[in-house]
Amino acid sequence: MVKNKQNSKKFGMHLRNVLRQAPDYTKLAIKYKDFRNVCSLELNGKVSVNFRNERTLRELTKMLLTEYFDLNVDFAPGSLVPTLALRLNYILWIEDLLESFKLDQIKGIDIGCGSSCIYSLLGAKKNNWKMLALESKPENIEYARENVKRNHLEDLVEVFAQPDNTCIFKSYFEQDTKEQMYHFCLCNPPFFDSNSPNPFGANTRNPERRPAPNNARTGSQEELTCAGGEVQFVQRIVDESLENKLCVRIFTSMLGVKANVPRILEYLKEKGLTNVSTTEFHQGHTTRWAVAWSFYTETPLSQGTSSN
Ligand SMILES: C[S@@+](CC[C@H](N)C(=O)[O-])C[C@H]1O[C@@H](n2cnc3c(N)ncnc32)[C@H](O)[C@@H]1O
Repeated sequence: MVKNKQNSKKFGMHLRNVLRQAPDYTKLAIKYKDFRNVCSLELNGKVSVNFRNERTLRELTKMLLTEYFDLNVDFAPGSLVPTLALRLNYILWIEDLLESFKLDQIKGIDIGCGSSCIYSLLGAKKNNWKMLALESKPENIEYARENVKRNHLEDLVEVFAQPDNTCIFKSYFEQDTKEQMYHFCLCNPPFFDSNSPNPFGANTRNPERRPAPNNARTGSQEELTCAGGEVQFVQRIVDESLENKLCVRIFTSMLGVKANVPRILEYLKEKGLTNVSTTEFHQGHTTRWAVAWSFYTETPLSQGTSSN
């Protein structure tokens, strides 16, 4: 479907996304020196932001996290720089999925939190959620822990060092001293297939490739690739969800390619899962997809779930 005036709501960001209205970059450049240093000034006195430049993206995300959430975040050199609008759309969808449960203290798992630990920090700071952040890359673990500490969120966010990156929850749940009941899990999986001869997919004519972002690509090979790409990663989450059915009330994962949504839905069907839902996240020209499933059948996930 092509975006037009009639259907623009369908393509908009989540209604509660603070970035639904484009920020006033000129005002923000006046307020934040580090951001100002990566912007250029147009002849009309307005500031322009080069989204194709990695350093600009870093300063932009840092500045937006401070301005909107009072979060002071740093990223490991060369690591993935998260775009805030997408992360917020995902968090807001989780809020919608959980709304009907009327929970007091929400507990979530962030699979592959990255060096920024962005989902866990946002969940903790914005919603007071207790977050378990799982990460396998040592440098990311170090940065994620430092980000939690710098923002005084140690009571709400635990960063767990994943000892085996072929596992998802297993290593954590195997320790019987640990918390065993969570309300949701979320994941932005490594997308590219490390078994492919050209993991980052030079063939831009391939209809199944991940839609090219307008922004500069950031992130190390280790963060962005895994054996089998995102489909196999999410299938592993499904497999481990079968072993931990009641430990997490709602399992979710994001997907970078639309064609992978029916693959995951088919896999869930094969495993006998019927309480399943999907959504789309729209942010500017970039769309991402997400799938949710639950072994608790009393509340159908499709109720009250929408990205807009
Ligand atoms: C695409 S990045 C997402 C980072 C962050 N969540 C974000 O959205 O900006 C995927 C992350 O998952 C981590 N990872 C890969 N396999 C993992 C596993 N089995 N358990 C925990 N983390 C893993 C990678 O090191 C990387 O930091």
